[in-house]
Amino acid sequence: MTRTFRRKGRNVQALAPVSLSIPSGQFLTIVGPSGCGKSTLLQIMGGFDTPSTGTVTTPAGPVTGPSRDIGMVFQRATLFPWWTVEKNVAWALRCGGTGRREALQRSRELLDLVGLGGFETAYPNELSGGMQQRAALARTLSLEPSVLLMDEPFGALDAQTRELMQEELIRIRQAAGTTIVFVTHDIREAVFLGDRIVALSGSPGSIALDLAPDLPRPHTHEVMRTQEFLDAYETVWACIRDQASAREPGRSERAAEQDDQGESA
Ligand SMILES: Nc1ncnc2c1ncn2[C@@H]1O[C@H](COP(=O)(O)OP(=O)(O)OP(=O)(O)O)[C@@H](O)[C@H]1O
Repeated sequence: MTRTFRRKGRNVQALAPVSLSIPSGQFLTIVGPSGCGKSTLLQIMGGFDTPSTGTVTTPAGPVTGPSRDIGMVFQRATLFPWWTVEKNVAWALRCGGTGRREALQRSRELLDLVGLGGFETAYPNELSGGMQQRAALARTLSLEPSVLLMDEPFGALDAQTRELMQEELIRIRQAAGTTIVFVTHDIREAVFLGDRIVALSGSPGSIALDLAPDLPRPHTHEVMRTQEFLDAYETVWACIRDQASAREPGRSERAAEQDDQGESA
């Protein structure tokens, strides 16, 4: 697929041809510099935007708009402030046609799953950012999507909460078997979470690296100390660093100057 936007009378190509096949149950992370098209790609996968050319297809058929089979979690939790956490989650279920009593029951089970047992009747403003994000995740999971799209969902969290959420997400994913596509700026996060890591190069975005490292299990933060993790991190980092230096303004002129100096030395 490709995506070109019209901006101030000009065409701006956000995505060059990008082709991805994601096996069911895979945890795919997408990493890349700011503006390389990560969110655009995710929005198209979720049916919130339309590709200029190409299609997105799931086993259920082509994606033509948002559907409850594809869940989306954004950087900041979007909960209704006037409802308790359990009502926020139950609301999604009620919209899907579940009865009131069953929706509340299921809502409580899901809040338990994301570690919010005991906070069911709290209001969003009584929860920390991490807890609100967990509640938003529970709400999305309540629809039992087979695909979960996450756009920097932990970007606004402090480092410690972020690590806890990462481990929690892995646990939830193992329990539910959901296919996850997770966008992040953070290479460590991408390598830690992903069965597979795709690095996008920028302007227009295209796939610069597609890596499936074989990291030791169980999947806890201990893995970050292993040589396999460090090797995968270095591979992704080198790819992104190369792109950044290739895009640096004036680099080619400076590189040429340095080459000239090198030749004359
Ligand atoms: N609705 C739009 N109209 C015009 N241009 C857009 C629109 N949405 C995105 N773009 C452009 O497409 C390119 C990719 O944007 P996108 O938000 O997908 O990047 P990103 O990799 O998610 O960036 P970041 O990491 O900063 O969130 C950018 O040049 C952006 O300005």
